[in-house]
Amino acid sequence: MTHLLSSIDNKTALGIGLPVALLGCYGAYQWYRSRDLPPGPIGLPVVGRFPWLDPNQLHLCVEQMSKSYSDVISFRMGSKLMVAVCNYDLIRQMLNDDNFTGRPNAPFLKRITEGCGIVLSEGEMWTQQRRLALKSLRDFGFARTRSAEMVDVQLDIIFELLEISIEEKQSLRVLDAFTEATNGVIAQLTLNRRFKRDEKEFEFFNTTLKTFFNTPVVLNLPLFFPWMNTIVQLMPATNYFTKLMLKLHVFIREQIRIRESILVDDSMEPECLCDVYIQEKRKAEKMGDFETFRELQIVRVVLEFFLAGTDTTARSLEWLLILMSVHPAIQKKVHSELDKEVGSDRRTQTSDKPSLNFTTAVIEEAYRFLSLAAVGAFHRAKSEAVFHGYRIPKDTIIIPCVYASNHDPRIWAKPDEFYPEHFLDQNGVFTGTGKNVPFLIGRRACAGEGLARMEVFLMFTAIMQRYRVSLAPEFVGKEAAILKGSLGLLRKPGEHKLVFERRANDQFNVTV
Ligand code: HEM
Repeated sequence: MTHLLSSIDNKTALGIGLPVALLGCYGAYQWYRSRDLPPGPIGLPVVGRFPWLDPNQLHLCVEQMSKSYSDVISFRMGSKLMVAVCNYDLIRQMLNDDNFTGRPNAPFLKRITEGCGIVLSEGEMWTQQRRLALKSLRDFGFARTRSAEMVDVQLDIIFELLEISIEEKQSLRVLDAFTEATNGVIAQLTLNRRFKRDEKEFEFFNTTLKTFFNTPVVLNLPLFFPWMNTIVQLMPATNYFTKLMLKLHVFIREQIRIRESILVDDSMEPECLCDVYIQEKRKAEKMGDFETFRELQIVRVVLEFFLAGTDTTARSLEWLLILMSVHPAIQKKVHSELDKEVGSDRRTQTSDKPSLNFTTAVIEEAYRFLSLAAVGAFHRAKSEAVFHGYRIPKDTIIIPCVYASNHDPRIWAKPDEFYPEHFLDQNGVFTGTGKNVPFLIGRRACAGEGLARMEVFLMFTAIMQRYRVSLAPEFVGKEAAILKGSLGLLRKPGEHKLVFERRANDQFNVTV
C-alpha cells in the first residue's frame, strides 16, 4: 500500500514537475537568446508572435508593439528574429548603415532570381546594378521631359476610359486603368516599346504581372519557418507561380533579342535601359567578364522595374482619388488652385509644381497618410552589430516601419487625419517633404522615387483639371472600411467604386 501511494506521488510529481522544468528551461533559453536585444513581447515556441499578428494589418500590430515597448522592438516570427524600427531618426540612421542593406533570404524568390537584379541582390552586384539602372534612367529623361511625354500618351487612354464611364453612367474601379498606364510608361523607359491597349502581348504581360502580385503568402513562409521549405517546394502553387515568373522572363528575353537586333553598332546611342545593359554586357564580355551582365541580370532589372514601379504608382493614384472623394472640400480647393494657376487650355507640367502649393501638399500628405509600403521592404543585418545600444544578431530581419514613422504624433500634428497642412507653412507655401518617408531613405531607398513622383503629379493633376470624383452611391457610408483597407505587399483600399463627372461643361477641353 505504501509502495502504491509513493508511486502515485511520484507520478503526480513527475506530471507537474516535468512541464514546470521544461517551461523553466524554455524561459531560461529565451532569456539567454534575448539578452541585450531590443525590448519586445515574448512569443510561443516554434511560431513566435505569429498568432498575435494580423498579416492584413501588420503595420498596425508593429505600431502598437512599438507604443508598448520602444522605438526599436524585437519579436520572433517563426524562428526568425525581427527588429522593427519605428522612429524617423533611427530609420534614417539604420538605413544609412551598410550593415543593414542586406535582404532576407526568401527561398522561393531566390530560386527564381539566382541573386540577380536589384531588389533582392546584395553586395558588389547590387551596388553596381543599382548605380547603372539609376544612371541610365536619369539619362533618358527619368523624371524629365521624355518621361512626361510618355505620361501624356497614357493620360489620353485614361481619359478615354473615364469618358466612356461618364457616357454610360457607370461607376468605375480605376486601379486597372492606372496599372496599364504605369506599365506603359515603364515599357517605354526600359524597352523603348509602346504597347497598344489591345495588343495580345501586352495583355498577356499585364495579366501575368497582376496574377504574380497575388502570390499566396504561404510561398514565402519558409522565410520564417525554414523547415517548411521542402513542403512548400512540393506544393502545386509553387510550381504554378514559378512557371508564371519564368513566362515573364521569356517575354523579357524576347524583348532583349529585339533590342539587340536594333543595336547592331556599339557606337549607337542607347534608347532605353535595356540598351544600356546590352552595351555594358558587350563591353564586359570583351574583357572576358561573362558574369556581371549575364542575360538573367538584364531580365531581372527590367522586370523589377515593372514589378516595383507599376502597382505602387497605380495604387498611389487610386488612393488619391479615393481621398478626394472622401474629402470633397479638399478636392474643391485642388480644383480652384488648378483653375487659377494652370487654367483649362493645357495640361499641367512638372514646372507648374512651385505654383501649386496646396495640390503638392495634398499629394505629399496622401503619401504620408497612406504609407503605401507600410512596413517598408524587409532588410537584413549582414553581421552582428550594436544599434541604439541593442545587440542585433547576424541575419535579423529588419522592418523599417514606414507607417509608424509617418503616423508618429511627435512629428505630425494630426497623425491619423488626412491633413495637407502638415506640408504647408502659415502662408500656404509647400514646406517640402520633411520627415515623410513613403519611399524610405538611405542606401537602398526606392530607385524609382523621381519617376513615381512625376507620374503621380502629372496624372493626378490632369484628372483633377477635368473631373470631379466621388464614391459610387452604394459605397457612401463605408468610408472608414475603404480607408482602413488591408495590407498585402502594399496597402490596398477596401472594396469601392468611383464616379466621375466632367467639371465645367461638355466643351471643357484640356489639350496637351
Ligand atoms: C508611389 C510609388 C512607389 C513607392 C511608394 C515605392 C516605395 C518603395 C520602397 C518603400 C522601397 C524599399 C526601400 C528599401 O528597401 O529601403 C522601394 C524599393 C524599390 N523601388 Fe520603389 N516605390 C514606388 C515606385 C517605384 C517605381 C516607379 C520604380 C521604378 C521605376 C521603383 C523601383 C524600386 C526599386 C528597383 C527598389 C529596390 C531598391 C533596392 O533594393 O536597392 N519604385 N520602393
